[in-house]
Amino acid sequence: RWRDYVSRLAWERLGIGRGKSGHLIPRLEDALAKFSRRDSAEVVQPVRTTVALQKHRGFLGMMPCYMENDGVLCTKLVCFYNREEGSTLPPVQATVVLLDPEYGNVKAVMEGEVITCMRTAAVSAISAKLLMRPGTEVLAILGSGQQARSHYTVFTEIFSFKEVRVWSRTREGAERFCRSVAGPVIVCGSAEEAVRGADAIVTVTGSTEPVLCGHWVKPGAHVAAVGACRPDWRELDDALMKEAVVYADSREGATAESGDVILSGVEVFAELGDVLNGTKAAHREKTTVFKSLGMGVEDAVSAKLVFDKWNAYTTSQL
Ligand SMILES: NC(=O)C1=CN([C@@H]2O[C@H](COP(=O)(O)OP(=O)(O)OC[C@H]3O[C@@H](n4cnc5c(N)ncnc54)[C@H](O)[C@@H]3O)[C@@H](O)[C@H]2O)C=CC1
Ligand SMILES: O=C([O-])C1=[NH+]CCC1
Repeated sequence: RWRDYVSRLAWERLGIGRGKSGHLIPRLEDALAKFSRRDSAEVVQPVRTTVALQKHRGFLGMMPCYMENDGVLCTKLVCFYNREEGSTLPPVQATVVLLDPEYGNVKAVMEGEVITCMRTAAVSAISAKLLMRPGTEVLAILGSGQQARSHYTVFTEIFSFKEVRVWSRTREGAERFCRSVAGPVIVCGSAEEAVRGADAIVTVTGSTEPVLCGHWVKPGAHVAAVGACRPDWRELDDALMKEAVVYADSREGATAESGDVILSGVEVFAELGDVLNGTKAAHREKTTVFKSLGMGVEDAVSAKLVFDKWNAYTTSQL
């Protein structure tokens, strides 16, 4: 529990993740841009190695990253599961290890679930900043777990939606979600009802089959697709993948790990970092999909931020 306490204290009391005033989004924008320049002095980050935990319907992902110019060496160990409905076991457990790149010693071991939730939501928000049409009013969230909550928090801090809708497999799940967030949400009885007419859609489910169909999606909407991080798992159907301009965090990651990309046979048009670097266009006028897989560099800059804030906080208390 102390790890959890330290991590939440850092995030909440130090204002790390707080939308407009927080430091997280600018750090992640900088990291995504550096990653897409493929300069090994800026970022070295292989595609995540995964080990199947077949007996437990899960995977261990190992996510190292080295940022030479910034002096950051980090790795995350993340276990994620395709749990049975009703399971009370955690869906994702993560630990982030920050090392000294010169000596190789461990500087900090951090609870990684809050980092994973907040950095993933912040990167989805960056995709929406870049790709969502201006004047968007309706956000739909499919899924009601911990990523749904972090996405609700970050998206409602950064954007001004008139309406936020949620759909979950069970009504209880959606109602629990409503009680856990600080703001209004409309519970929808089906995924279709939630997304019809929505300007922005976030898919944060543990599904391995499509939950979002292209013909429900308003032309020009932006979709941040966060689940389905295995080559045979889906959240989006072929119609949507073929209709949309597809962006990813990492082209190699999407090509190796995303069932939505691999099984639909579509090309990734650009990485978010390419758009941030100005080397690829942001097609706001079209339907866009951001396929998020999660990257070690996102964990590395988030962990460095937590570490620096925590050091400054504890020093100020002496
Ligand atoms: N792209 C990224 O960087 C990251 C992606 N993820 C992925 O995001 C997804 C959500 O993660 P969490 O919120 O932590 O999990 P969670 O277990 O807290 O929430 C999952 C939600 O999906 C729903 N769900 C599960 N199976 C479903 C199905 N067959 N159809 C419809 N809904 C279904 C559950 O009812 C729940 O509302 C997972 O797939 C996870 O692996 C997680 C962390 C980072
Ligand atoms: O980036 C990440 O931490 C994860 N992506 C899929 C499950 C966990």
